[in-house]
Amino acid sequence: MVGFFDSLFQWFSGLFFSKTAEITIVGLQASGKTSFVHVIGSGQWSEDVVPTVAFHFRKVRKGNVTLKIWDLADAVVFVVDSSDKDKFETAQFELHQLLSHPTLRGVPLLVLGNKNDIEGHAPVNELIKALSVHTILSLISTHIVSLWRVADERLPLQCYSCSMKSQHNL
Ligand SMILES: Nc1nc2c(ncn2[C@@H]2O[C@H](COP(=O)(O)OP(=O)(O)OP(=O)(O)O)[C@@H](O)[C@H]2O)c(=O)[nH]1
Ligand SMILES: [Mg+2]
Repeated sequence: MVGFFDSLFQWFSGLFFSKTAEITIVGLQASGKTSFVHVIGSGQWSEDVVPTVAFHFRKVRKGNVTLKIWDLADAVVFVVDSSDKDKFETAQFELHQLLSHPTLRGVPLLVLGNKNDIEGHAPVNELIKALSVHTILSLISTHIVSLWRVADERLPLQCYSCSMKSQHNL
């Protein structure tokens, strides 16, 4: 567990140095987004997690008008249930839809293939193929891609197989 989160931390630090980062966690239902937040926040796995029905956004009141503004994230974490292969096609569609949005240009992406404690899960190479991760780089800005060419540790795109539950490969 320590190794994985150290790596994640180093990856994020490499991108942002000591800045405070706004991270958006996305993924299909029940892929493990809330578990990821819990584990990375407290280091503790808990079975006791209920489906998320709310989300965070910024609300600004201007006179009589209330604006609901989504913060542009510094990075996107896309969580996939790597044991639920039936949902890979939908996950691929949603991921590509998300990244083709102009406001996400230049935003680094971390893909987590969660639940690798479950037998029959897709290993990371299968996941990369199923999600067409290789085509994603073309959706990321030239600036970030050039960073990627210069220094491997600044990859704008990382894909890991992991488990919040067993903390295998962490
Ligand atoms: N076996 C296993 N189960 C996991 C893992 N991570 C999460 N789960 C379980 O998967 C279910 C969904 O986890 P959540 O963290 O609620 O997933 P979510 O993406 O936040 O779900 P929504 O908020 O409904 O979109 C829960 O029953 C978790 O206990 C894992 O690594 N392994
Ligand atoms: Mg949730």
